[in-house]
Amino acid sequence: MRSAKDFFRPLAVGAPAPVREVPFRPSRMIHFFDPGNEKMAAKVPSLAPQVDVLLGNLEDAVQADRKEAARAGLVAIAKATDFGGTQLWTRVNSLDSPWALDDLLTLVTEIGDKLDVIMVPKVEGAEDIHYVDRLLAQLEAKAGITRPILVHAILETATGVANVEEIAGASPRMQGLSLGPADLAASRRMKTTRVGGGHPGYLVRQDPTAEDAPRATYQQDLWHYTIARMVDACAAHGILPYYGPFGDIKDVVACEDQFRNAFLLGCVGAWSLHPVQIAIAKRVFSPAPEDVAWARRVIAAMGDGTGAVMIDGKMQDDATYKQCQVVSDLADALAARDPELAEAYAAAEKAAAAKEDDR
Ligand SMILES: CC(=O)SCCNC(=O)CCNC(=O)[C@H](O)C(C)(C)COP(=O)(O)OP(=O)(O)OC[C@H]1O[C@@H](n2cnc3c(N)ncnc32)[C@H](O)[C@@H]1OP(=O)(O)O
Ligand SMILES: CC(=O)C(=O)O
Ligand SMILES: [Mg+2]
Repeated sequence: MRSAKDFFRPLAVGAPAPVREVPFRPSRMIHFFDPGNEKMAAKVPSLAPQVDVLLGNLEDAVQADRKEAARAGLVAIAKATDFGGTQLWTRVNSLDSPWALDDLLTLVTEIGDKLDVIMVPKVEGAEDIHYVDRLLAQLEAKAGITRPILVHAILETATGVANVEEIAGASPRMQGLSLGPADLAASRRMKTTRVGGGHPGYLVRQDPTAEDAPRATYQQDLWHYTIARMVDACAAHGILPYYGPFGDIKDVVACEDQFRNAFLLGCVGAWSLHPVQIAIAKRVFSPAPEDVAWARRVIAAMGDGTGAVMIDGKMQDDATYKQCQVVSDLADALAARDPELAEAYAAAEKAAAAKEDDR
């Protein structure tokens, strides 16, 4: 383990200085595409302005005999496309696969200046991040990259979950974590074959009643524990948590529910696997205009943020002030990227102010 004094030292001569703080950039949806799939690749220029993050996927969902085509496709797309303010990420193959080393060597050398984040799958512990960290530093130095490429780990093995805190804090490059519910279910020997979402068998049942009436059941969230652990690990290390994929593309309602649960628990975004999921993520991971207006009302009423006041019958104090700042700061960051949202937030604030004047 590196000493705290060395934590921010570059790991190779000539590599850029590590970031001291992970920049918060809107990433409500990480949109996955297969760069070797011509139809999907053709959609990249028109998708770029619609999403916060475009991710060229090289790992699972890309057939073994298409791995090299996907890698070459990503290089070509990155070189040819102006992504504007949209981030470009990639998911490389797992570190024990025959492709991971060439993925990293090729991508950093060829398009390292365009890549914001490299997602590493099946991370089991800090040692996986340390390996990638050193290799990236060497490659950045060789390629003359001037800003460090950040690293995102997928939490998708039981060992990875057990080690989540050390993974989150393994390097200043760590940008965030995503839940990988499919591989994680397999690793844990869970008995769901779905990619994320609930399961009708995972429920609690109302107690029996004296009248022997039918007993209501309530489906529970299979992923609550892991998401909550991930959120805590991320918050403790100043990095960002994400819900991962929702595989039932046609069930847009349950997808929205799963995304919203993650948003409420602290996640900043989720993956979109299909264009239909982009709007869902945008809607869910942008705070609602009325919530933003409320947060700003509380902040204004709280002055320097100390003491206690009543607003609409609800107690506000230093802690609710901080809660409201979370919502308001997120709204500011998203509005700076999304003019429609900026307008909706301004309109809701105006309406709230007019209502208050009427009181
Ligand atoms: C557990 C995990 O690891 S999850 C992460 C890995 N998985 C992925 O990345 C999956 C990414 N998504 C996909 O491969 C596809 O969306 C699938 C296989 C799920 C569905 O694909 P299709 O059956 O082609 O869906 P559908 O017919 O509705 O597609 C409509 C159009 O959208 C395109 N499209 C579908 N998904 C995407 C995407 N992710 N990005 C861009 N375009 C897409 C299709 O090519 C099709 O284009 P066309 O109208 O020109 O023919
Ligand atoms: C996200 C992912 O890779 C998984 O669920 O396995
Ligand atoms: Mg996986």
